[in-house]
Amino acid sequence: MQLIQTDYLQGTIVVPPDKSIAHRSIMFGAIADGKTTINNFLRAQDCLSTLHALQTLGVPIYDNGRTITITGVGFNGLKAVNEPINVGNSGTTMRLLLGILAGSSFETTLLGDTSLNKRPMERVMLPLKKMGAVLKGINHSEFPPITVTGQSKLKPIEYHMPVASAQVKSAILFAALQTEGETKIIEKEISRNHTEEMITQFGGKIHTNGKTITICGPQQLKGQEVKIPGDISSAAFFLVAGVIVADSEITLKNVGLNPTRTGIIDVMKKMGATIQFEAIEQVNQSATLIVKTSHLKAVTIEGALIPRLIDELPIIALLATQAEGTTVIKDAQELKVKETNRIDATAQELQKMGAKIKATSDGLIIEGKTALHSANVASHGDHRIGMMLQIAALVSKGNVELDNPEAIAISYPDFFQDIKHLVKRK
Ligand SMILES: O=C(O)C1=C[C@@H](OP(=O)(O)O)[C@@H](O)[C@H](O)C1
Ligand SMILES: C=C(OP(=O)(O)O)C(=O)O
Repeated sequence: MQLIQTDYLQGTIVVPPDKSIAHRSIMFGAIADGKTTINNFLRAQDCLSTLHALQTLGVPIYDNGRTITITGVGFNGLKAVNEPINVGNSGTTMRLLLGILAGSSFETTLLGDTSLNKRPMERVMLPLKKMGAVLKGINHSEFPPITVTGQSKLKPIEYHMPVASAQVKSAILFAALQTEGETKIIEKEISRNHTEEMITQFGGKIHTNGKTITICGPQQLKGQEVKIPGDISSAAFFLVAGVIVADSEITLKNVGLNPTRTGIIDVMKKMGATIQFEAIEQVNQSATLIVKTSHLKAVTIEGALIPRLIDELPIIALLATQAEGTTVIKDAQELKVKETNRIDATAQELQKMGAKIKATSDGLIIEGKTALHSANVASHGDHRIGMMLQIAALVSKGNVELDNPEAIAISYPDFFQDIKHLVKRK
């Protein structure tokens, strides 16, 4: 597909709903008691995988498009299925579901597409096994398909997480809700806290003190009305486009601003980007953001900041190609086990367009500012790589052809429509 080009960008878009919160809304609605209504559900492939998986497990979920109604069945109301459940490309679905199913009274097999079937599951299998569940990789010890045999008497654990991962933390929390006694999780770095926030929202009790999270089980949660804010990880593509495309100004409505997710804003401000905040909503943790073309300088991105912008690193790498100086991204080895190896894919594809970017063992080194040029590039079947390359095409001279743009529907089905709405000719 030939990617869209522009003279400048101008206009307003409403950011699509948050993917992490959309997954969790379905899961919490399913395991709570009573009715849950989800407003502003994300109709992207990954979240539909979660919806279908829980329907398959016997949860009555009424799909009215952007509004979803769930009649919660509690952890005990999930039903055994004979066939393996295919959760497609979604790591979040697989890892969190393993935590939910750890306390079930039956056996379930979860599998994914070719990308997910190569992603490591040992990180969730290990703590869930410590809690008493039985988990086995069918073809390989740590890759899907994975069979989980639930254990109705799970044991509480104290667990020092070897990786900073909200998915691992959330899997343990779902299991801990079904366990008799106190579970303590010590995070390597603070990661997104949507699961903790939703346990409270659904009437549960959980305590966080820095990197330490304490939860006592068993707990029965209560169905709620959920309103999903926009996804800062989707907004990121437009935040960057607005500052790197000349003569541009973009307004992004309903950007979720949970502090465990706003690393990209901290980085962009440090680089010198002009970002204005309006219509700040405290309850929904969201705001309208206005970005304008800006002169940028290089930064170093490392340590505790990494989990706060993990999914934004490919688009931040593009941003760095347009900043003066050398940007260094470190401590980001987790990028190697996403939908594709995002360190290699980002370096490889941006090099094709003329960027001075080098992959390292735990990140990227980018020299700016560089003019980008025409190329044939590939998404590697990874939605975030595909979207980053479309934004790169907006600042490149000449045509850019993208292989496998379909991957973008994993998180942002209306992405190209939103781009078209903003592009302007002089
Ligand atoms: O919990 C979540 O919703 C997510 C956590 C992150 O993964 P890790 O937990 O593997 O860091 C992130 O990359 C993913 O897109 C969504
Ligand atoms: C890594 C991602 O998602 P998941 O782990 O759920 O596949 C992502 O959306 O960038």
